[in-house]
Amino acid sequence: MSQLRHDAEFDPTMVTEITDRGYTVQRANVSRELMDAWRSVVSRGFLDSEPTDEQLAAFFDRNKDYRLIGIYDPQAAVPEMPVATLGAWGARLTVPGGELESFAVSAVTVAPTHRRRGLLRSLLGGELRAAAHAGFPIASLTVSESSIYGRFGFAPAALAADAEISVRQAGWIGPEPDGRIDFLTREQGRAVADELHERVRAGRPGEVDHRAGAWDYTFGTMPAVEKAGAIRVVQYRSPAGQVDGLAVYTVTENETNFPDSTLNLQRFIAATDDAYPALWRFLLSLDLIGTIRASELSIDEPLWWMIADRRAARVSVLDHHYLRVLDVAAALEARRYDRTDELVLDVSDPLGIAGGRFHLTTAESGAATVRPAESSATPDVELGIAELSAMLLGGVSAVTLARAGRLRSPDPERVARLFAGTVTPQLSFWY
Ligand SMILES: CC(=O)SCCNC(=O)CCNC(=O)[C@H](O)C(C)(C)COP(=O)(O)OP(=O)(O)OC[C@H]1O[C@@H](n2cnc3c(N)ncnc32)[C@H](O)[C@@H]1OP(=O)(O)O
Repeated sequence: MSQLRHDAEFDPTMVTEITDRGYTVQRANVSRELMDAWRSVVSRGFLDSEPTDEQLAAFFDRNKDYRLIGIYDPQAAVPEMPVATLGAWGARLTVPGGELESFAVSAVTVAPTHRRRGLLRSLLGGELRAAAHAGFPIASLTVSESSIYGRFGFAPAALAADAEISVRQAGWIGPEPDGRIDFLTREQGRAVADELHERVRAGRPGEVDHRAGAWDYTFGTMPAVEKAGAIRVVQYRSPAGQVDGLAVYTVTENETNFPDSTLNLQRFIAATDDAYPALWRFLLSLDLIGTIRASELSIDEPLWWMIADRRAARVSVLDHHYLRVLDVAAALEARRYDRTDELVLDVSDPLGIAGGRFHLTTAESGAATVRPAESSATPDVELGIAELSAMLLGGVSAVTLARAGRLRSPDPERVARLFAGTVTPQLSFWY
């Protein structure tokens, strides 16, 4: 994985906009003191309590190489605490039949004392231009609020399902594979998780690779994780002895009615069609568990076809993985298509980064080539960069976007057929 190095240049327009207001902007990962202050401000921005010394040390160890930016107000009572933060790194994003290097963004906060003065607009606008300049074809993030990022050209490309499953009502009618389930220590789980996740990620549009240090939060394998001892890990091993799946969960006891306790599924990674039902069947058979709560599932889970009573699962759908194309040709050429066609796309971009008129040609092999379209060419589809980003993984149909008034085309069915995918996009975690 290549990363946008933390010493990459800032966007000059961003620096001017920020300094004209009397603030400064700089990387926080230049000293332990600045990193600690940056991390504390991010905690406050996300309504968490002050990090402990142990948590600050763990953060420092794991994030020195990422791009952590702070905007500083010299007039503030504690000037070393940033008034705005943003963190970014290079992530590998799966698209249908391929992958792209994404400028992954997280930890975006503006202090309540400085909100709605345009700091986010300057910082994110500048970082997206810097990322495009550095060669990233796309940016991605998961959101605290749906209403923030559309204006920057982001749109949800992979949705997520939250489910509450009534265990005794569900009834298992799915496969019952051979192979075995065993408990692991958290350290053992941590050791196999990344390889399993990468096997899954390769075939699932919308997934990104996991930042190495982030697994320690999942498994509680560093001292700073609260209630790490509550985390349980099981693996599925095939009859041939290969580890093909992992489930990570905690349990909330029902103290007045033990058999009605709740299992909170933290991560579910099944790399084969045997591991998947084997692990779900195990979870649905646990004594004393009345309810399973799970989130970041696919909106198209095979599980719904493996339980006798569909209404045992109450499912709600959320926008989850937001994408923002920064280079139209590179993004469209990275994925594969199931049909041959030629389209002229007219793409508008509110930030002026990636718009233009493009000629997309797809070949029998599934590969695409994109070149600038003649200015006289009539567009087959006119859309914004957000709508193109939403369609890239095949998660939303051009017909739906046309009916919503979000794109214009004389033949949206044709556009929809070209962009359709066979695997429902999913991102199985937050970042
Ligand atoms: C990837 C992630 O990290 S997601 C996490 C986002 N962060 C949070 O939720 C933490 C709490 N919130 C905050 O820190 C801040 O309110 C932020 C970062 C969301 C916004 O920062 P601000 O500096 O206030 O935004 P800024 O003034 O630049 O506003 C830019 C535009 O976004 C709009 N906007 C800002 N915040 C919101 C919001 N929460 N909901 C809807 N619109 C918003 C503004 O109205 C403005 O619109 P306009 O340009 O059309 O007039």
